[in-house]
Amino acid sequence: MSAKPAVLLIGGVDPQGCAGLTADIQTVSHHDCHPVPLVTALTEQRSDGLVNLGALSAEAFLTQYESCVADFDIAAIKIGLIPDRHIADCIVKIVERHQVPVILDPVLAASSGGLSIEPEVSEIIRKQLLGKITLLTPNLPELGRLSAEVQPMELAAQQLLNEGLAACLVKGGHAETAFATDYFSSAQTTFYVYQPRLKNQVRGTGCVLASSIASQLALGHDLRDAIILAKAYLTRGIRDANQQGPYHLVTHHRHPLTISDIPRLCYRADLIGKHFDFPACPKNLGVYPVVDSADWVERLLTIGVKTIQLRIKDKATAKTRSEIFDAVATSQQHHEVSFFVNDHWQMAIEAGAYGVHLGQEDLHDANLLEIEQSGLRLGVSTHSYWELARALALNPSYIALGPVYPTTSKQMPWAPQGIERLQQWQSILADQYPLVAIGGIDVPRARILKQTGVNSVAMISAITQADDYQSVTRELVHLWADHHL
Ligand SMILES: Cc1ncc(COP(=O)(O)OP(=O)(O)O)c(N)n1
Ligand SMILES: Cc1nc(C(=O)O)sc1CCOP(=O)(O)O
Ligand SMILES: [Mg+2]
Repeated sequence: MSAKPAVLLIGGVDPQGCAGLTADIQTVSHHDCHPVPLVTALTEQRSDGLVNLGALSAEAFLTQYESCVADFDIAAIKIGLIPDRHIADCIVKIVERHQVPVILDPVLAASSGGLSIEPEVSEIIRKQLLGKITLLTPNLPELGRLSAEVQPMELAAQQLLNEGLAACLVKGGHAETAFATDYFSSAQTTFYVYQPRLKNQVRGTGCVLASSIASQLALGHDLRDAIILAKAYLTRGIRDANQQGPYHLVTHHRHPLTISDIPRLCYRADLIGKHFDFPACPKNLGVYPVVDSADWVERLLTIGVKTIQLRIKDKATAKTRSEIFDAVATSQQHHEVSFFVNDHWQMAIEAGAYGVHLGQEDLHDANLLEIEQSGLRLGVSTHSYWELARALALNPSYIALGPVYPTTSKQMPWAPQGIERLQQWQSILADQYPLVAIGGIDVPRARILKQTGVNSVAMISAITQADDYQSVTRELVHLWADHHL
């Protein structure tokens, strides 16, 4: 068995074992990482408040740190309670020594109140630490402290980015809505992640979220996926919260991801919680050729294909338009055909297509409300957990995962997903969304994928580059015949 990645947990001890390092250690352990705790403070706190921060001396802290790293390679760092400026200075030096992801959950304004951290700590965080970390996870009051109370939170986060912060996840924004919403901002992107607000007041949730993100990064996930996975972990933990003394505590678990745990992701505040309602399509879409001309559509429908997509790239607008109209007309001459148009959603609406297929970038440009109102089905591509969170927010007609195998038909930044990931998507989507596999699928691979129970296999080259496309298509259609319900 390979060694578990070690996560350095810098934070305070809660003598009641609920928040701080105890929550961090439990979280990291449940992610199959090794927790390496580095104590900043031995706090005195009870249900009626915090009476003493109990900061360690800088000397004791640094001696402890040397032991922490003596025998472990640190894969990620999570920082919680920084009790005073001396510990803050030490943490700056520690962070400089490690070229690993660093998550800072700034304990500046506890939701329970009663905590008073000297203002110099905020200053050191702002001036010396923010530019060195991977992600800051403040709540709204903490964001206020760090940004000199700039409003709204989107601007406050942007100000911290302007000052050198790489990325910020503001927790609990839009508290007035029915949805618990976090706001992510980095130089590359901004988005909201939201979930129905759970009623439980649960202790230590900030620690669990930040430690979970650190663990996911230590395991090799990219930041956006780490956030989605950590949010899902926390949601499950809050929903199943257990009562200990006067508190509700997060329940830690290793259960597989479920669709309700995954937060939804959107790029616009006015779409938080919006319920889309795209019509259903057949659950088992079966063999799903993706072709680049109306002629191909005609050829393949004649052979018995029932699901097909017209994917035109780099043709003049007028030509694209006439191809789409021709293909729609052809599809309507055949019985029970699901004909999707890739990218060109406006022309798809005008031509009266059955549906559109949009990738994540396409979703940015598309008017989703217009597509929904037009009654077209919507298929959405996914390649990662955060893209799945985005797709689920749209409640689409089907979800595609790719590239399952290496493909030569399109250059993409994604490594092949493999069958295990496909099976994970299937168990997450369960019966709620048809799942389409795409990328490098030929006849032998389609045969293998059929065993997984996936609802559909989409392909370009296996058909359009085949020496004998008719026999390949017939074989595929025959192979999946009993799937087409
Ligand atoms: C069934 C199916 N799945 C995925 C894709 C890819 O769509 P997208 O991400 O929009 O990329 P382009 O096809 O536009 O290059 C697809 N077309 N069909
Ligand atoms: C267009 C496309 N989208 C993919 C995705 O993963 O989203 S893979 C892909 C190309 C599929 O072609 P082939 O069957 O020749 O591998
Ligand atoms: Mg596209």
